[in-house]
Amino acid sequence: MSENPHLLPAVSSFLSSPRQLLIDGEWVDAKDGQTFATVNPATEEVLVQVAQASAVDADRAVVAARNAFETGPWSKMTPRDRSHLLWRIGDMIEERTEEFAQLESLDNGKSLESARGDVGVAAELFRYFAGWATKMEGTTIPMSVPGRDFHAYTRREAIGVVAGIVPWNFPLTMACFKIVPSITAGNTIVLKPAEQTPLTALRLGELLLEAGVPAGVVNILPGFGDAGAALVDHPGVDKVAFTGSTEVGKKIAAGASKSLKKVSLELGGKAPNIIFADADLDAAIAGAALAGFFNEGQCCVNGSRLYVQREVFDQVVEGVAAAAKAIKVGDAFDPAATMGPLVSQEQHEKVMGYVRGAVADGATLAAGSPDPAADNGYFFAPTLITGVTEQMAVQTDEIFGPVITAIPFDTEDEVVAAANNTVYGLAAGVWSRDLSTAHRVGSRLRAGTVWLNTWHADDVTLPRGGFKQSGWGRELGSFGLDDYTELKTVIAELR
Ligand SMILES: NC(=O)C1=CN([C@@H]2O[C@H](COP(=O)(O)OP(=O)(O)OC[C@H]3O[C@@H](n4cnc5c(N)ncnc54)[C@H](OP(=O)(O)O)[C@@H]3O)[C@@H](O)[C@H]2O)C=CC1
Ligand SMILES: CCCCCC/C=C/C(=O)O
Repeated sequence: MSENPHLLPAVSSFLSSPRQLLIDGEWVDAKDGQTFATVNPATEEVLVQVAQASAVDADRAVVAARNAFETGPWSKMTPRDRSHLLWRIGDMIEERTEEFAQLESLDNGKSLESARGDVGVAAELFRYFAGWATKMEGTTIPMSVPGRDFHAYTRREAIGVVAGIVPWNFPLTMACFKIVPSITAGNTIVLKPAEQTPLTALRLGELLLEAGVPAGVVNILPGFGDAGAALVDHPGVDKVAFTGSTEVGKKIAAGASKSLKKVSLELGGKAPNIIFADADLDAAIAGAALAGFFNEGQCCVNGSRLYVQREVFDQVVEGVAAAAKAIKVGDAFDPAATMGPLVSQEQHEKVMGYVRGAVADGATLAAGSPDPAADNGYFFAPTLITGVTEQMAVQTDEIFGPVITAIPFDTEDEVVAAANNTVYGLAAGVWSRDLSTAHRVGSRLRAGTVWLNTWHADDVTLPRGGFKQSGWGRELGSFGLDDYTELKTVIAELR
């Protein structure tokens, strides 16, 4: 790897030796000795070799997680002690913000500023759920059986062993989306990070051991889809929590259904972003650029389908195109750069393919280019496309790159129908100064999150998830914790 003078000693040290799997509190090689290279998408250089888990390692990890759940100290730890531990981990992450951010930027390509934001979310997740550890309450429920007396109540209990399978777009944050609610509720977990971005999850594993999380409670298995599939099939796993493509989500649902495992799925999106003519256009233009280009466009809730009322269409297109052209694409360690590369060569080719296809079909690029934005690294310029039809692949498919399509509309009914005309239902947005319009249209949009006069405003307190083929269940907030527990009803007869 070429010299990077900005790297913290802790990051250089982490990258100086091959990384291993975390199983039962120990760092171990894959049973078959396989490794894979994780690559810096800005330079295409290998960062470090990482142990590659197979089905055998998945089995070792599930056995460890099962033992930790059945016999280990985790399920017996008082909620208060668990809460204190979770809070402490949040602090430890925050203290190492720069270290985690550098590792994330190197592995994923995202800007350091963006990566620092992700680390902040990770720390806050531990603190937010630390509060819930002592508040997993049940209810007492009156029973009506003539002549007999009962005391009935409910308890929230852990499900058991969770398999968390996560993608590469928010590697640390997504790892924490699965780990934190799992262990808050008293479960144990085997986490499979995406093969493109295993590093911050592995560094988190070190921190969890240092903080005192008992052996086997959190196991981390870098590897490919086969390791994920082995976890889904494993009889020792009680719940699968997945974030990724709708295509793989369907495979996971099918695999898990063989043994009726609990499943939560946070899948793809193609969010419509609707700007009415009466909107605050400066805010709407800035919001549309953020909606489409945040995280290099590699975000499931990004507003990739822009609908603009016809009388302001040209003005908005001009504004979003100018915002796209003002973004400086470059290495995360270049202080002038505000957008990094795409995560991988595969993703780069996929995104370019969609843009080239749209141009070949007669669409126009108001900003951007169908070609790579640099000779080296997976850079791609933020792109705004007009002259698109609802049938074009660029309009129907989740692209996962900095690509926005813009289409004009005339009436509310027309735009609501177009916005809902998708298999996805993760997010949507409306811009209007008339709050009645904003709320009314928002209520007609079939999506798990609707932003009104904003985009990407978020908090760990808020449930996230999808309608339609965007998923099952909700993450974060109290709803997110429910998905990691079983509800038990207890009925006692009073004699
Ligand atoms: N909703 C979202 O947040 C995301 C959506 N996507 C969408 O998916 C497209 C493809 O990205 P990709 O990385 O391939 O996404 P995937 O859905 O393939 O990957 C997500 C995770 O699932 C794992 N996985 C893959 N196949 C299986 C399987 N059969 N059983 C269990 N786990 C499996 C992956 O492992 P590995 O990749 O390491 O082999 C990874 O850890 C993107 O272009 C984008 O459109 C991608 C990422 C996030
Ligand atoms: C509470 C803030 C969450 C930010 C994480 C963004 C995740 C996006 C995605 O699921 O693609």
